[in-house]
Amino acid sequence: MDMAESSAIGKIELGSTTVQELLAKGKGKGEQVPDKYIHKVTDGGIGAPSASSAALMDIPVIDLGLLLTPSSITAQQLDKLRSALTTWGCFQVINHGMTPEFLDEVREMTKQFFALPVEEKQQYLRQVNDIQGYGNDMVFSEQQTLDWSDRLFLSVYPEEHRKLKFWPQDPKSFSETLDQYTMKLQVVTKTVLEAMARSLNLDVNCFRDLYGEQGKMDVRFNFYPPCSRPDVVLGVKPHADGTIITLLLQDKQVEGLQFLKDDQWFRAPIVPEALLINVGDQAEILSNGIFKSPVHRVVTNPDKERISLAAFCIPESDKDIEPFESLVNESTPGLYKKVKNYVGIYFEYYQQGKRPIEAAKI
Ligand SMILES: O=C(O)CCC(=O)C(=O)O
Ligand SMILES: [Fe+2]
Repeated sequence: MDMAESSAIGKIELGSTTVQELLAKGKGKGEQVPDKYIHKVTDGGIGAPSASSAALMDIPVIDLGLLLTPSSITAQQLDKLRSALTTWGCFQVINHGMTPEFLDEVREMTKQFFALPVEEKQQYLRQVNDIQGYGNDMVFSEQQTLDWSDRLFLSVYPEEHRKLKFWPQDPKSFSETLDQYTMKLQVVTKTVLEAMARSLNLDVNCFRDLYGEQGKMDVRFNFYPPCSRPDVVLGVKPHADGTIITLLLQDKQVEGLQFLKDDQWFRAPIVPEALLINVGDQAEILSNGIFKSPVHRVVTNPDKERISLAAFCIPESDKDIEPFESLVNESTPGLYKKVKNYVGIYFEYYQQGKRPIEAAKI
């Protein structure tokens, strides 16, 4: 998430090393995972990885081509979409305008970047209290349990948010491919936001208008090295996204992402040619709780590394985010207060280990 507001709320980040650096120094191998990565039982039920193998989710794969033009949209597809977003809060899309080869190219450049020597990646290192760049989880307290993952976080849209010094020179095609990829994602985002509105019988532009023409897109490349203690270490701790929606490109071979539903964890299936799209807290608020912003986490793998690429869509910061009027009436009261610049609120709650959306509940 965009945590650029961190300094504004007076938090000072404590420095820490990347997982890759830790492993390069020979620490974190075997049983020697440092204590600060270990989830204790006291973290509560959902914080501690469970050894039991989670069941596979049954989420629909939606053909985006059919949602592009009003003439091809059927009630059946909209039902399928609404049903996915009210139960799981996510779905997969195919026929999104990108070939499987192109998606492989994006995955490949992600792997290549993280495979660069540690010293070479240092030039892209994120500065303390800045969100953009290469690094790990932001650390604000000695008590924080750390994620077993390294990231490269880049703002891609609007273009004036780009900090090109953090865009890798190696592999050479990185910037151009990222630019192409995110341009395609802008189209996918618009189509999905429109379909979400249609599925609730709302004005087709209502989600899009609140995202705004200058709505932000930030991307986070995630790298999960193998971990010798998958029983107690998580790649990403449980969270829901503070976005309106998030578009995720998953690793093609290695699973890891899990979603919480009815207090149980379920594995997200890999569909190589698909993007996984999930609702974020801001769409849950706008839909007055009809769409679920799902809690999810990433587990670690003892033998294999994993990559993923998340694109976070964040409404313009001056938009009032509150339940759509037409979804609020006497029998269904509004469940959320009006929020603005939700990302700032998100950050503060997240760091306290609370679900940020609680702050918006009436
Ligand atoms: O790696 C994944 O599959 C998901 C990562 C994630 O949830 C995030 O970056 O917010
Ligand atoms: Fe997430």
